Amino acid sequence: MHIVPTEDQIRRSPKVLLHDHLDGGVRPSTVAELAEETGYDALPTTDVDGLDRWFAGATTAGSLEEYLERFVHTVGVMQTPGAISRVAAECAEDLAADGVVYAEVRYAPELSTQRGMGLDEVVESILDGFRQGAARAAAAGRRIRIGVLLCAMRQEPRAREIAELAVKYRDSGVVGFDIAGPEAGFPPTRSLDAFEYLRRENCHFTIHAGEGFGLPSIWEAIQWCGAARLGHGVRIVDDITVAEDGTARLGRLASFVRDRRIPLEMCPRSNVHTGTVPSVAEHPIALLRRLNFRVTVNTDNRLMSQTSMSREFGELVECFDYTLDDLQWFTVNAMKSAFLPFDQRLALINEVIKPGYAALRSESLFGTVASHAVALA
Ligand SMILES: O=c1[nH]cnc2c1ncn2[C@@H]1O[C@H](CO)[C@@H](O)[C@H]1O
Ligand SMILES: [Zn+2]
Repeated sequence: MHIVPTEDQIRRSPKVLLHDHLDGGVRPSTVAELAEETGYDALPTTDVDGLDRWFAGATTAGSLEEYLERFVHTVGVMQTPGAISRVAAECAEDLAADGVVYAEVRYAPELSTQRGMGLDEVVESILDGFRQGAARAAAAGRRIRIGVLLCAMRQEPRAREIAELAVKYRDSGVVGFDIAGPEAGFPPTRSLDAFEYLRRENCHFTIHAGEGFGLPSIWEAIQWCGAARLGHGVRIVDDITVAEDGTARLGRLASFVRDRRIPLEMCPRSNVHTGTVPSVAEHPIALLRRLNFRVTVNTDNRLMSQTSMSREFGELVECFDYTLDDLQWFTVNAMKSAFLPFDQRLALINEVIKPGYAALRSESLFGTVASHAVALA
């Protein structure tokens, strides 16, 4: 049924988020308060609105490298267990308030060792914060299931160590592994030993690829490293040619990605801010969705990209006339692609996502009937 969702329906729809950075979604007020509490004195300003504007400067960065410069101060205040737990708890609460029912949030623990915290302590603080945040959200009537993806920074030599950390905590809330940071000059195979180790350990991982660099990065991520999903993967369109009549021809790599149902963790607004695509209206997500790639919609960095799942969905609806059915399709795609046991993914799809969308659809249906009745009266 062709139902164009309202803003309010988008906010209330059950959403699934696979790609969101913990240090990319800190509340500006929390950055200010944690700086004060932890004695971090390098902030550009202590005024909350000023800080928000400073982080939002990332929206005009134009390159991945410049965009990443804005993380220095969120990371700067995430250097104590208490600070990390607070950021994680608020993350869970904010996502739940936006209608996210399942999230995998990522962070690079090596970034929080500036003041001597150990990697284990960083991971335990995140897990502790997520437990607190999810409990507070549930008490407010908003249930969220939230897990952690551990990132290694691709320009650093610690991928194997972080991969071992992911395996160590996999039964305690860590759902997988990723590499993040600048992509050009730091190909996935640079961390090949970490990925080979993870495969031997039957551990899930995704790889940021096809954002700041093109097809060779995607090819290495999948065919050398064995990534189960692609972070962004947006430049897979370089392997697709579209004729004037709209027919598309897929190259071998694009075919492989589509036919193997490799999930694309797409983050439309972030891609505009890093200069990967010119605008959301021109984002390849529309083509990839039409060609039935396994597309998912994500936020990447809610603070730096001034976004939320509702905002991403809202802009896609505006640009591409997506309906509730389309939003459900993206959401089910994401849930199918989660690093969670299969039976639990299925249960979330059948018991939370589909009933949630059915309720929104029936709401629109009765709304339509009611407004007709009013028109007839
Ligand atoms: O879109 C992205 N591409 C690559 N790296 C990113 C992106 N967004 C954030 N980070 C990097 O991941 C680290 C851990 O969360 C962040 O500190 C940032 O440097
Ligand atoms: Zn990312």
